[in-house]
Amino acid sequence: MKIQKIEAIEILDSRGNPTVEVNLKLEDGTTSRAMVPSGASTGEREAVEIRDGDPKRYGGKGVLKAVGNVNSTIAKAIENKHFNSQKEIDYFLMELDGTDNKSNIGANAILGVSMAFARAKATSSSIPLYQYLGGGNAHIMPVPCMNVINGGKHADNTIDFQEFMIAPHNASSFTEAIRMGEEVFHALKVVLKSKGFSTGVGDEGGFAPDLKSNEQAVEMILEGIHKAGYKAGNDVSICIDPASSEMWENGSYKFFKSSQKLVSSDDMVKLWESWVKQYPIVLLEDGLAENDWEGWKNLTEVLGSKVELVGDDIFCTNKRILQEAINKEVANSILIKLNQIGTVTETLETIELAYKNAYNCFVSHRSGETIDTFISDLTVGINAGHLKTGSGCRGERVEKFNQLMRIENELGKSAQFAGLKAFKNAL
Ligand SMILES: C=C(OP(=O)(O)O)C(=O)O
Ligand SMILES: [Mg+2]
Repeated sequence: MKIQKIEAIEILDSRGNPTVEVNLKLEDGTTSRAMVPSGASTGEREAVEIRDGDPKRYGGKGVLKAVGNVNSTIAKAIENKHFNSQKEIDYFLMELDGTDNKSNIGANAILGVSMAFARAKATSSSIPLYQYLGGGNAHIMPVPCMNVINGGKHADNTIDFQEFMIAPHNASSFTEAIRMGEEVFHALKVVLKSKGFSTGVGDEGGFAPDLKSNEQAVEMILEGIHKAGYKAGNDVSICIDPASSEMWENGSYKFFKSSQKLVSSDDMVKLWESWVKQYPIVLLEDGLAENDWEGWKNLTEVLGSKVELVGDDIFCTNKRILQEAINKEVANSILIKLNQIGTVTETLETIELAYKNAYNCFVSHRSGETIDTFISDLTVGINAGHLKTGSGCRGERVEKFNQLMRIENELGKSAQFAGLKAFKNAL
């Protein structure tokens, strides 16, 4: 099957910033579309997202260069060419770029083509995308980790830590888990309002109140869980992503939005140890910064057998970095973001390496999103058991949940909700 036509345009993401959309047509007439997301708290070793840098357009954030690279370099190389598999086209694109970090053509250009090809091939073969990505055994429906309070770089408020998520795991299905999560989200709104806090939302759709402390965010959520009629820990647990690389300053962690206090890596580990003792936390992502590998080793020794420790900025969905972490016994789970590495194939290779070494995979959106639901299919495809894709009040996040409900309906009796066992060491 040849690729007949490929075309990119500049569209908008959920923050109103430009991003790349790719439209692809196969020889048999199958068409597909992919939209590329974009992060704000990015890891230093992520594949390169090319932005124009022209201050007259979107403050330099335009993506016309990346769009142009799809429409010229990539189109010239792949139109009227036959690719047998995802691996074949992705390796071809990587070679065409010729760099380690996709800085030549741009990860935002390459990923759009890679995702659009996957979607077209699935449609053309009359199989769902989750099956194309993961094979016939794809059937585990994930626990939706819903980001209900936003802080850090994702909100203009006083909270240092970036994400406070609820994990409604005591459900019989994904659809039920979403209902529980939404009920808690709505109860939390009432709790915040009753205490005089703002109920405006941040980049990922969670509330963004000016709370007095990071701890208060957890306390508010616990109240919300209770108010919705659920038992914290039994029915709904908590996941945290402080995105602590953003707090890293000269070897310490700075509480940059609240107290301005500086804390050592050892003290951060102590803080997480006390939070895990005090609160029903099942997952901690980026508890320490990407350049604090010594601290990460310490964190893994202290908490690695108690909760899921997910590496985001530190691993960048990169199998070479993940291998380093496996060798050093750092973390026990990896965050999966397609645009951190830039192709579908490399993402799947990283996932394979994680599973081979008993690491969990936690699939993730970016803070700048579109309505593309590729990650919903990826999550089921690889039986990841859990994903994070914001809260249930912004269209671009809700669409991922809706796609998962469609998949659950389509799988029928073979669908199995992951529940608490999705989280490493939770049982
Ligand atoms: C989703 C995240 O944020 P961003 O997309 O801004 O990196 C994250 O840090 O996990
Ligand atoms: Mg993160």
